[in-house]
Amino acid sequence: MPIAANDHVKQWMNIQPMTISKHHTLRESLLLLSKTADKELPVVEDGQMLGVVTLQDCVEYLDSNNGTFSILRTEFRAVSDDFSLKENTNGGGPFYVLHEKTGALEGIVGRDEIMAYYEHVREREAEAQKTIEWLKLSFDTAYEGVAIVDDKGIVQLFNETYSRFVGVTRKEAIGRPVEKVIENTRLPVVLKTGVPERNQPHRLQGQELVVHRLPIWQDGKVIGAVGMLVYEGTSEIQQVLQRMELLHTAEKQSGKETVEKPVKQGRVHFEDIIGESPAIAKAKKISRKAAQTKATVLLTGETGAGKEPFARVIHDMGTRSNSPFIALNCAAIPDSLLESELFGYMKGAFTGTRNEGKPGKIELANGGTLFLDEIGDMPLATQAKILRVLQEKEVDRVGGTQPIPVDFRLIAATNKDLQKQIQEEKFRQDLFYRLHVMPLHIPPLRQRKQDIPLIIAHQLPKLSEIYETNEKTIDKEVLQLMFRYDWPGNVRELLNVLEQMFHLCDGDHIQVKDLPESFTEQPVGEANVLGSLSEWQERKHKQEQKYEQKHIEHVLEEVNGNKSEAAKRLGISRATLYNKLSRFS
Ligand SMILES: Nc1ncnc2c1ncn2[C@@H]1O[C@H](COP(=O)(O)OP(=O)(O)OP(=O)(O)O)[C@@H](O)[C@H]1O
Repeated sequence: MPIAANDHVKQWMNIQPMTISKHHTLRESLLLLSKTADKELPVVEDGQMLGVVTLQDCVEYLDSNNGTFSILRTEFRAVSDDFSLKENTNGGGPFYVLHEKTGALEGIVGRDEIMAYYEHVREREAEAQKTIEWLKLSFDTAYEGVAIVDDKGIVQLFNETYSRFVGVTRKEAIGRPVEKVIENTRLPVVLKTGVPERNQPHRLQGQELVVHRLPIWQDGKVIGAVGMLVYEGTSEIQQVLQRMELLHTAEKQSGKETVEKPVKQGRVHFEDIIGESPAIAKAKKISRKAAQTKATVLLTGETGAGKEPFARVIHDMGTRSNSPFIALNCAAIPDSLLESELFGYMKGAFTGTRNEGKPGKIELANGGTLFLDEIGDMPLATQAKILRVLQEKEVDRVGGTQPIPVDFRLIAATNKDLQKQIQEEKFRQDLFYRLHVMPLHIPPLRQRKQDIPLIIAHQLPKLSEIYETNEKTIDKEVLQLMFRYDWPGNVRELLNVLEQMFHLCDGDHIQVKDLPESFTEQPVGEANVLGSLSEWQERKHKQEQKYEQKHIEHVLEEVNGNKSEAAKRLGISRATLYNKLSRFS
């Protein structure tokens, strides 16, 4: 952080300024004036300042035989040594710093000093700006959600994580009462009590979170409060505890330090779905809502985009998570077997090995969730039967006479365009409407490439764990090529490519040579999307500076180099103009 600079003239004044005696001739005074950057010099006698002599007067009366005293001007700008240069908004000068009691001239702040001061201010501002950029980046990169309110509970700062989590943009959140942005918030209570609430459970978007609520005290008053989302789901805490336990057990067994191994949980949690792109954040938000209801969900998206983890999380994080999750891929089963798989069959319905009778997936999903993947591939006749099950809430086993009541939530998924299928009479419109209660589209990876590094960062350690190897790293160039690729197979393809490279690479570092050829053959059309924000900002700043320089040079040309006129036209002070010009040179 920059140290608050001292803006007082005392800090900047020249304590050994050039002065003129009243006995100097005009010619001598002119000679002295020509040696300074200022257009006037103080006339001093016995340390006391009598006035100033200006360059203009000297030139005008040079031919007269009068002495310097004859052109002495007694109006000048005297200030005390605690005068702040910040107040010198028009950049004017020089200032004569006189002793408060004796009136003796202590120093001068002339053009050079003012320029030096402005240069310092500019550096200080640039440094502050840099710090702000860093703070902004850290604020948004922080895994934890952070929301800061003022003493009235109005949101002042709101980071990306929180924004993604509650599905409210930063723009929408800032300036609004916090209770309108974060449901069940207790920040207004903390503002009143001034008592921090740490590690408190908080229900948000139907999910249990762990939050801190911290009052901000200043001069004995609560001037605001910070809300921090510490854990996204209590499962994370359980995982941490389990990891610690594992670590302790392993340490006890081996008697030495060990590397922790993440515990694989059976359930899918929201944090297992990797991605921070707005598209994934939106999909997670809808899923959180879906998890809290029994409504039918229709997942759409290209192959490999990640429909299955969303189906799982809706079940696992929902109210029926202790009941079964039964999945059936409609495309993977021959049409002739699909109905018996779905509806089950009665004893004697078939001959041979299937003679015993068996409940279908629908029956097995009773009380829980039935996930029908690739529903767009379901034959029309089966579609009609499924529709009937959904309407009647009962199922008829093949060969059965007695319908069996069922209560399940249906999650259907498809990578087909169902509207088109309806037009081509391959999908029933009435079934489509039954399914389309909570539509959830998972966008293709090419539309959310910022998730690629996150998925890789998550997957690489997992691969090392599975194959019991050292952790591997990946070259930035590989990522750059990955950003240029279109990923027709989406996350599935990404995971496959990563695994291939994981095995192919020499040593522990994945390089471009390990990528499949299709990546290195990609045309280099797209800009380097990987360039970090700060690099981009630096480039932008340089461009702006270049533009400003050109503009100023152009104006100066127009006014034949007259800087006062140019400053006027540019709407800036002369000092600022000098400052800018010194920066360009
Ligand atoms: N955001 C994600 N985070 C972590 N893993 C993901 C993510 N998205 C997808 N995956 C993983 O990628 C693989 C492919 O995803 P999935 O099987 O869900 O695709 P899909 O959309 O169901 O495709 P299809 O229509 O071909 O069945 C799976 O192993 C899945 O767990």
